[in-house]
Amino acid sequence: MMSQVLKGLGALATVLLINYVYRRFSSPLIGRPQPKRGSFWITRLGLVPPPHDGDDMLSEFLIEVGQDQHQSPISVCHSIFGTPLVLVNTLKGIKDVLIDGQAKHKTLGPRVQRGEMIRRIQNLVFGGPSINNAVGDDWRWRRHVLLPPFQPRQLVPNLLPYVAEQALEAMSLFANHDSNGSPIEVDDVFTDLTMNVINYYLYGTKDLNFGLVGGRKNLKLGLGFQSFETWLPFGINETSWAQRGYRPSRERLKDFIRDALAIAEKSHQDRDDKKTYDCVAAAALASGKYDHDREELVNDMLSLTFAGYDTTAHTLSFCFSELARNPDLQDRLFEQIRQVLGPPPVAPDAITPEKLAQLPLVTAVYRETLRKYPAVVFIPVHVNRDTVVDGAVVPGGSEIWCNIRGLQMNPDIFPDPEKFNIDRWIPPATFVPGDENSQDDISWTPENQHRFPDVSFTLGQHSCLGKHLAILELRTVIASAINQYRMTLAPWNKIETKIVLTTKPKNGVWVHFDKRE
Ligand code: HEM
Repeated sequence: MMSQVLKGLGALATVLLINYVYRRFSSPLIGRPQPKRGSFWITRLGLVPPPHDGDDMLSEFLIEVGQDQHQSPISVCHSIFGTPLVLVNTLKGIKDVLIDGQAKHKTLGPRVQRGEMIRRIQNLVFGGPSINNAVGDDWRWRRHVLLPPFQPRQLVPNLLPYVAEQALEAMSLFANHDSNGSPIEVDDVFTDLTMNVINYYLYGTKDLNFGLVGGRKNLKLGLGFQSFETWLPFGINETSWAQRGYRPSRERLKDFIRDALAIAEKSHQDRDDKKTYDCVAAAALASGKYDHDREELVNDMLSLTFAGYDTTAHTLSFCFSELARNPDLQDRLFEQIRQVLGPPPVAPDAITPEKLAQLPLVTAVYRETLRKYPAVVFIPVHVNRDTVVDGAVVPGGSEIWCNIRGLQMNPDIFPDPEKFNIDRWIPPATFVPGDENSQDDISWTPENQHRFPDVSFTLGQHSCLGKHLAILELRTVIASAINQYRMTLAPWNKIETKIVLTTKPKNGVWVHFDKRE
């Protein structure tokens, strides 16, 4: 018996070895540079290392690869199954993948699609297809239905008053801490704020049954899906045993969403004007696209909830961590903001899109934050058929990681990348808006840096659906805070990143607020 098992294992190992040697050495990627080091998870399995309390290994790895000129435009790891994992480290390469590669092709379908592993994991987590894990036509109709409410024309009038109201609430929390002299952990404040905003906009009301999930704070999935069991192959991760960590909480979340959808539907029916929509759920229901199966809408709402809060909250926190260490920058921003918004108290309805548009320094601040702390550090993509990436042929069947973190910390593009320098994003006085030539051959200089695309929100067909919502929140909160307060970072607070799906501040961000005159 024992010898048969050993024989079987030996045969399996031989098959794996032949497969590995064949895939590795017949690949057009042969001879391409390999990352010098990196965790076993990345270089041997092509997987994201599970989060742990030590260093941010994933960021360090991506930055090192991005900063190494020899690994430009791509570098390659091979998993033990011989599948190439290709890191794309140049803007040209990333555009080839995300813009050209994801473009619709009449007969053959797009050259690349969402990364295979992330797709499976997300499918598992959300308990079915959704905007975040579907591909092809199944993704396209969802995008078509869900995008319009997130475009500025619908988004801003529906949501800016509520965002401004939420910003004002955060300011009063800061005022309490100002008076008792203690620092406040802003990542928690911003997580509540962004969670309130996305829920309000999804369902169009503040009166949701948060009791169904045991309180607003529990509107998170928990990270059971990052557990070891979720990563097990051969469908083991689909078993009830593997999902036991997060299935119960997902079901409670879905109960909450079913209830919230019913509330949104009823309030839309009660409206006089049924042709316009004040929330995402109303627009989605009216499209009729979910009539065949309401559970598909539940999955999409769950996806939007998760995509819509922590990315923006952590970006705000990193932004405040930089501002709090840079009083001169605060004063520079303050001058512009005070001129536009006037002295506090600023009523929520006095914050208008026109005023926010007059704050280019605020734009530069959030762009520099997203450069230095991109919420999503790489974009995983699966290659359907051979694709040319900045001159290199990447064979079908490979996985690609577009290395956003490495690109944005590349000193050839962003000199002195560790420095938080908002001037990178400020157009020179001679700049004429709309004068955007093709940027493909551009080499980046301080004069044209502001034209570098917003890769942190990713490019192409799958670009971030909530980009305008995130920017609305970022602008409103940064402007409101700087208009009222001076900030300093608690001296013991070390700012470090940790990746738990998105980049978060590992030790939180503890800020002292001091009211301006
Ligand atoms: C600073 C804030 C944010 C950043 C940096 C960000 C970044 C990104 C990135 C990089 C992706 C692509 C992920 C991938 O392809 O693997 C993405 C996709 C997406 N984001 Fe965001 N995001 C932010 C905020 C939001 C918000 C507020 C929402 C609101 C609902 C949202 C909804 C989505 C959705 C639905 C997708 C999938 C789009 C598709 O595949 O069609 N995001 N985002």
